[in-house]
Amino acid sequence: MGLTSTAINPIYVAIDRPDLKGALELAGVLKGHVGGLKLGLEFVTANGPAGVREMAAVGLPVFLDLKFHDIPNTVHAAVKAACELGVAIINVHAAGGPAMLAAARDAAAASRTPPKVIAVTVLTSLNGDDLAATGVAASPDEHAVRLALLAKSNGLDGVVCSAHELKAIRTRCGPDFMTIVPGIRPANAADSDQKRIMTPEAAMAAGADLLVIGRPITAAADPVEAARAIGVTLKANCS
Ligand SMILES: O=c1ccn([C@@H]2O[C@H](COP(=O)(O)O)[C@@H](O)[C@H]2O)c(=O)[nH]1
Repeated sequence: MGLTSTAINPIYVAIDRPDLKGALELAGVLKGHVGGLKLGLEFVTANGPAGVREMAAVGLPVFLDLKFHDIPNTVHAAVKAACELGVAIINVHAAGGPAMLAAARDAAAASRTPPKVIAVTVLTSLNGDDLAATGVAASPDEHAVRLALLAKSNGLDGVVCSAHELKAIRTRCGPDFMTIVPGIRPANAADSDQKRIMTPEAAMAAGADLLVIGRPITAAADPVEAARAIGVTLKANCS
């Protein structure tokens, strides 16, 4: 399924759990309150390609967040396989470099129904000190913009970034470059392991195309009510 429902609702709920039955039930009850499903390492490692296909059959667009980061030949083959799963969006790490990004782009372009290919810039769980610990002297903002430009120049469709870099990335990469934003925390929600966070309404006002929201919805006592409340706040602030 393509991305059409995101025009109505930008929320992609991160279904980070290993049990397929529970994931399907959660996706089913959230269907009217979110624009898409985001499946990542935890779900896919436990349930494999068959699990992804079952989740896609729920009828919402799926963002397959596996963040491929390997040599170009391996990433080309992984993207080719991912494109057979009926997902709308896949991603790779921009830090994999130009040849790896081009390999991902080419593999997707050759598929029957190409998904959007998105590059992860700087994980939202990292701050400047964490980046420095990996040998990157630039700030998260500078580094994310640099990686976004690398992704754009290699033909990718957009980036995953924190809301704090949205304006700079929009300015440098243009209005059609897709931005997908995790690290979303409604007021009073726990940061948990996220370090570059923003509220849903502030992230949309800063120019996000899609919001990835996990625990603030899935760990809530009433996930449907949590998703509904975020949607109401977005409508009130962003229309
Ligand atoms: O930089 C990134 C890239 C991906 N993620 C993923 O988004 C969700 C966020 O979940 P929360 O529970 O809302 O924190 C999670 O699946 C991550 O793998 C990210 O957080 N940051």
